[in-house]
Amino acid sequence: MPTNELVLKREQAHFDDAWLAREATRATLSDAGSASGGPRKVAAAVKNAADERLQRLGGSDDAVAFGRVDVGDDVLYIGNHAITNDDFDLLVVNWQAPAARPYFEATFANPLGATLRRTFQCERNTIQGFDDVVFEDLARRVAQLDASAEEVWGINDALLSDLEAGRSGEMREIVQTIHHAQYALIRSEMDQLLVIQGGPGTGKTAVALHRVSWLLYNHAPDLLPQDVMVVGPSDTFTRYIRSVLPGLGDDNVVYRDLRSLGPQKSTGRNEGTSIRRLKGELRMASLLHTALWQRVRVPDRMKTLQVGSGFSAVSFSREEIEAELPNHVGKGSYTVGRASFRNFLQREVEARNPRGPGATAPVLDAAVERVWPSLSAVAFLRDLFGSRDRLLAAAGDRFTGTEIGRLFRQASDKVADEQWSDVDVALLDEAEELLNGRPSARYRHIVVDEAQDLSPMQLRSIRRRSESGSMTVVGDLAQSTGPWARESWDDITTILASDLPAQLEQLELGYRVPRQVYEFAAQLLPYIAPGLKPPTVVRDGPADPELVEVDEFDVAGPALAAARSHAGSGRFVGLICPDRHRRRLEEELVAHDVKWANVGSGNLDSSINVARPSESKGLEFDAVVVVDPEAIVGESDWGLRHLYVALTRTTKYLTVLHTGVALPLPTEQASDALIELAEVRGLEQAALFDAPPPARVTERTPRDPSAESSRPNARAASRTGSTSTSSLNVVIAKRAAEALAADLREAVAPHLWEAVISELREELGLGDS
Ligand SMILES: Nc1ncnc2c1ncn2[C@@H]1O[C@H](COP(=O)(O)OP(=O)(O)OP(=O)(O)O)[C@@H](O)[C@H]1O
Repeated sequence: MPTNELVLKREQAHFDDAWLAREATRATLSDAGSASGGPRKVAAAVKNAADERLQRLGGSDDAVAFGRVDVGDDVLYIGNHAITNDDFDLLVVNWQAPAARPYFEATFANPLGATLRRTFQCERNTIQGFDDVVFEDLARRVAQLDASAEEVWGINDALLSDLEAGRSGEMREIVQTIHHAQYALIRSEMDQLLVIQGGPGTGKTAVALHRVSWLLYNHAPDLLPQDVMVVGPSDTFTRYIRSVLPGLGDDNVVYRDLRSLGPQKSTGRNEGTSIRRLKGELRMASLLHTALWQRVRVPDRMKTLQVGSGFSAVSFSREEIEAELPNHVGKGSYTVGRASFRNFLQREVEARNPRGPGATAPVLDAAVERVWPSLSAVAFLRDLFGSRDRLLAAAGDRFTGTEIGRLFRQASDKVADEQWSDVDVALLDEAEELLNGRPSARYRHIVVDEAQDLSPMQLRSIRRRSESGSMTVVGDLAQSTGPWARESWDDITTILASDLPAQLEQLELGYRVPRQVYEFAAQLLPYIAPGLKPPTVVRDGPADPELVEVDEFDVAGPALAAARSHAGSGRFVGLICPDRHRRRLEEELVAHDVKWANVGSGNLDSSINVARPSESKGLEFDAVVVVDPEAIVGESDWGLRHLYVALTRTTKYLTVLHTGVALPLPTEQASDALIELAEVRGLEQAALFDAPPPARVTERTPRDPSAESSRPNARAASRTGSTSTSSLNVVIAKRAAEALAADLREAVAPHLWEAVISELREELGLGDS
């Protein structure tokens, strides 16, 4: 048996050979452009090809390999990029190659012929150490019930030490330590809708991005980086993840965030939950469709449509135009129809006045415009939302008067001045398709991250950019918040569905959050996602959560002190603060001249990063300070889920500053109500704002019976839709009353409360009864 030292020496010799071979290739490729000679075009093409190949070599400081797997007599070194020598011997296999499979997939239960898996720790190309998994040895040890994390879960020391490493504002690649369960998802068929559910820190984002790299390698040259789009919830998030793929040698993948997925970006218009919910509903698609085609009409007072003037003018009677329009309506996009109608007019003018000069383009356009106005998506939507009449005419009986009232808004004087909210973007995108057809930029594969929060209209926006429906969609229902918070993936898969198969998979190991922290956070799980299994945490953290009680009127000071203390130890810190304390916290930061990054404005680069709970989704830090959990819970309908998100952002340390209760679990009564709410939310979310029509209640999909049994305080199994709805109304009423009461307490002196309530009744038209 060779000593460790000898093994290391041999391995280093292989690394050195591979390094020389790689650098020789680099030198050849670098010279390729100038050496190729011949016409300039040819030389340029050769140089481009060489540059592309160079990109896939990695840097000269990078270690040539990160692992090795022995299968029978074959010894394979695995690295980010393949390396061959002059004799075409394969010195290193790239991780995406099928040959590398046993390195990732060999487990104790199924070693796939592998006898050894070795993981290297390197400084540049110098091996510092290595960890071995000897599969036969494992079998023996497991038989002796001496199982380690490696045997039980396939978690090796390299992975654990990777998880311990400090974090920054950029996500990193995890190629060396991809877990076999993750690898199976990474390499699964491209032609499917793959939905991956997993708890916080189970590696969903990492898997989705590494899957892109794997697909690009294995489907080249049919699949190019520019054929792949990655959609994230916000600019901050896409910035956070966008270094992973270039790190794997895959540049030019397209990144978009939902606020810009349309012909016009969000300009930050603020809208309440009910309107955001409404604008995300599928009904909006038909409203826009009807409203747009209603713009094609013969104006009420128009008797004839005259094309041109003077002796060459040609007149069309109202009846004639009315009879003609249907020939052009609805047969393609609005713009195509308009062009077809314009052609008709042109032909008719020439036919009816053969000796005339024909209609010039401006003359024709002016005539068409009267009947079939040319529109942009922004102009159309501004006109629609700015007119109650237009809204009513398009809505038919699909929207209530209250809903029309919600959609209506005062239009800006100029189209360019109109302000657009995040949820308007998907409507503008829908309008754009109606106007001009599907976007020409379509993708062969789309990754959607944090998909659990998307509205149906946003999902349609994504779907229309997909060539075939091939997608990887990742998220966590327990972290689903916002107006489209949901309890199941059903509607998402339905809207994204195509002819391709759809598959729902789970990731079950929690890598990010250490055990002590997750055990604390997981107490929320029965209330926020009773049907979901908590992830199995793979490691212990360095410390228990630090729960610190602070004075409710002085939260900002201690919050800053806690963040500074973590930062002082060189940690990348997330300071997650509810709105209630945000202003004070910012004042405190300024007063102490502390450098900090505002996560909400897309920054994530300082050692102290301040985020609202909702903004912290998908991110991670070495240490997290969660400020006032009770306020977090109280500030939104999804407060418990926001708290769960906030508590699970840390890779190591958690400090919770509370004003009495560190983990505000609902009381038994309230938890019953929450469970009730959770059951109907997602299927009948509209009921939160309007009494739903009975038909929608009966449309509910059956609940997962296994989920029912695991609910705390689960009540008698069968509840009819109407019982749920009426209970839900009680819940809604109670929560609304609590929120109003809290506002009242804060804003108005107690002796005025009666008077305010009576004014409120008046305001709502409830009279004195
Ligand atoms: N196999 C692995 N090897 C090393 N690190 C890993 C592995 N899998 C996941 N990680 C790390 O765990 C952390 C969490 O991963 P990721 O952000 O992808 O999780 P997530 O499921 O998307 O989390 P969330 O739901 O909270 O957004 C990241 O730091 C990631 O690099």
